[in-house]
Amino acid sequence: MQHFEDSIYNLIVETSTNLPGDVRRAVAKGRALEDIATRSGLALTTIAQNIGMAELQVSPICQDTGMLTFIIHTPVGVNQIEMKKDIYNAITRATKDGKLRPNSVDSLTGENSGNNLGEGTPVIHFEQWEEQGIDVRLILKGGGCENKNIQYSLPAELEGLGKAGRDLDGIRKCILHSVYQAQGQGCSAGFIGVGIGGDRTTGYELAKKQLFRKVDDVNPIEDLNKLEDYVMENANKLGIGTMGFGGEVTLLGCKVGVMNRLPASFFVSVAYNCWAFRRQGVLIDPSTGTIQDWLYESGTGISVEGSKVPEVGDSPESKSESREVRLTTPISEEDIRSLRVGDVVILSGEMHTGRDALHKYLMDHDSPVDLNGAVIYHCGPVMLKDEEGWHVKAAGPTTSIREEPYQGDILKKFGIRAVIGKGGMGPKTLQALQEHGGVYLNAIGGAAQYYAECIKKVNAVDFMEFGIPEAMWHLEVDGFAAIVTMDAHGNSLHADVEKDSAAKLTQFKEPVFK
Ligand SMILES: O=C(O)C[C@H](O)C(=O)O
Ligand code: SF4
Repeated sequence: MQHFEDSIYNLIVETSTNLPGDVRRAVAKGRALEDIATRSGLALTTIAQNIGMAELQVSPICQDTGMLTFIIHTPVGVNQIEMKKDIYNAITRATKDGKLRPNSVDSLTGENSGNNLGEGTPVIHFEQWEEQGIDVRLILKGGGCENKNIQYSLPAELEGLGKAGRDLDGIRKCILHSVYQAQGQGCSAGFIGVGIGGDRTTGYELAKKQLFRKVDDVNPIEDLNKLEDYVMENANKLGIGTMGFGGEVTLLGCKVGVMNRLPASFFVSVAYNCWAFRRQGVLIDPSTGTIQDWLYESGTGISVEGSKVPEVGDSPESKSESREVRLTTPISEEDIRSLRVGDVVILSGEMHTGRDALHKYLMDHDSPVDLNGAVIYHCGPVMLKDEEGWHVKAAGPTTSIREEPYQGDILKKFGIRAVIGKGGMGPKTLQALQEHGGVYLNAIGGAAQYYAECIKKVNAVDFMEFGIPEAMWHLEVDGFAAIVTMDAHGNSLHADVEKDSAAKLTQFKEPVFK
């Protein structure tokens, strides 16, 4: 099939850079429900702007272009071995062109393959069918939301909800709990796929396959349709909000599938997808390999940007003390201690990326640069190099909670004053912020183009041996905005939202589906 590789390359680029129409409509609906001037509302506004920028620049919506998972139906007689080779070539090209981040990491050595290929990556499911065309569907599901997938084995006792039995009501409780446990860490507002039954493997596979359904389709199984409607009417009452900032919109879609199970097992598996719900598909002509049709509505022309971006001062939350504070690195302890949860900090100067590999390294080694008064950005960017040097193609935050075991110690050891990430951090870090004088700034997860725009220059890079996402990039920024969600006075918005949503969860304890 002469053009099959090009068709797959085009599918990858479209999936990574142009959020499909049904997802955009869901995000726009969410924005309409959210109080636009709140932190969650501002987050959704940034997300909306980011979606438009990614499409315009044909650059990744989010820097984490995830685990490429293909579901391919082929007529009898099509050469799947050749197709696989073309898919690998297309992925290598898309990675080289900065449409994908190199995301395939050896689980034993930590080495990044650099081209998204390696044992187990990409994931390709082939199925034969009676139709004439080749149906190729692709989802790019990032690591942060994958980390919020969860699998329940019924019967079970669930936090805040009590007993969950092997019935529709028990499944209802699992689903509500799955949204609660994700908080904002998987970049809410999210979409969930649910798989009932199967074994532990096929249950999760069924859950992920639900994400290939269209956002506005109707479940043909009446009980599951009722369940999906119930979840969409109630999950948002948890008040977790976008990014976990607290607010009206936490969930944008719920799709439930069911399969048979063993007598001894009753699994409910949930695949949690972030707002950057990137999946697309194409129908390909087996004689030429060319694209005959796209399977999901294109996002082009469907704006989610809506009304003008309100100033921070507009929001009811900001009517209290929160302010917009401009800071330039290195930052003094005094400036940091003057900040409070809710303040919006606009940063300029140099900041340094650092995530899992670097934090582990800095526990026992020195830093290659002076970090006194510095800002660490939990980010693994998409980078391209040309004769002028390195260029940032996408640079949104990663989930910070993974650094909880290290962050407090590293802050104190190196004199760091601010950590930027998303999803918040735990009590150990909060205590260190108070003792040492630091803040946690929550950037908007997935807003990779929005933040790339604020990065004016790549000054240098250390630890390239960790691979592009994990290296320590020294970046010159200007106008980098993020919200104080943990301050040096023991306040944590994340702890407050978690406590508040836990209390709200208990309202769903009584049976609904008898
Ligand atoms: O790996 C990343 O850059 C982000 C990740 O998808 C996350 O949400 O933490
Ligand atoms: S950073 Fe957020 S938007 Fe990007 S892949 Fe991770 S969870 Fe999704």
